[in-house]
Amino acid sequence: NKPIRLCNYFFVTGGPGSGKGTQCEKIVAKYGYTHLSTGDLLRAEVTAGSERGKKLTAIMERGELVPLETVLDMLKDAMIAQSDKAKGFLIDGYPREVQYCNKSSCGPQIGPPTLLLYIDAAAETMVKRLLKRGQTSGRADDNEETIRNRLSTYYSATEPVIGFYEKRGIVRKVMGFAKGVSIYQEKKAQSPHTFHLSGDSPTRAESSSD
Ligand SMILES: Nc1nc2c(ncn2[C@@H]2O[C@H](COP(=O)(O)OP(=O)(O)OP(=O)(O)O)[C@@H](O)[C@H]2O)c(=O)[nH]1
Ligand SMILES: Nc1ccn([C@@H]2O[C@H](COP(=O)(O)OP(=O)(O)O)[C@@H](O)[C@H]2O)c(=O)n1
Ligand SMILES: [Mg+2]
Repeated sequence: NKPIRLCNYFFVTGGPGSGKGTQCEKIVAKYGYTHLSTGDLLRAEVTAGSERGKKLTAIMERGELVPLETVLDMLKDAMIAQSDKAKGFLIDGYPREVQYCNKSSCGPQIGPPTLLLYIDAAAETMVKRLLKRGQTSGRADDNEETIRNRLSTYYSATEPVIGFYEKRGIVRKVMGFAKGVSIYQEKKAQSPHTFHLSGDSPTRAESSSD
């Protein structure tokens, strides 16, 4: 069993359609970190058509959470496969439940993150984006009913994760606008937990035409 080389890794959280994948792409372009989306890993398993994939399909189409062991297995394999060349990892969409966070570890197999990056967006913005994405994404969960369930799962199960890491001082809010600033630099005039990456517009205050 090859050990995972120690490096920076960041959890990336936010509601469905908040822009986790979009912001991760910007961070990859700027910092060269390796992006692992747990949702994408699960969808790859579904596409592969394995027995495990078939069970996942039903859960994901309901907008519920798949068992933690499944996610961790896939995540661990993906991290090991890339650990030689990765400068750091962006783990997008994990963890989803506060019960798996504790003082020293988050999940039984991977340690606490360097930082938790939190992508904030209003529910109505997320719904609008996902309905639009659903016109072309082919994602079985980009439909109105599942989006509603994903939002409710997010607010009840996942949002408390932010509070957990906030108490430990490692939450950084990512705003998808303004010109790029270093991931570690925070302007004095801004909230100490906010940093900016280049992007198009504020996720909170987007215009209604957006
Ligand atoms: N207008 C606008 N659209 C955005 C922004 N960020 C993301 N989007 C769009 O919103 C949709 C969702 O973005 P993703 O990056 O896939 O969001 P996600 O959080 O990874 O979503 P899930 O995979 O469902 O968790 C996509 O269609 C993006 O193109 C933004 O800053 N502004
Ligand atoms: N760590 C994870 C990631 C995704 N998932 C499942 O995969 C679906 C899609 O995840 P995603 O991160 O791509 O998308 P969002 O639901 O965040 O928009 C979720 O609704 C869950 O069913 C999970 O259970 N656990
Ligand atoms: Mg995504």
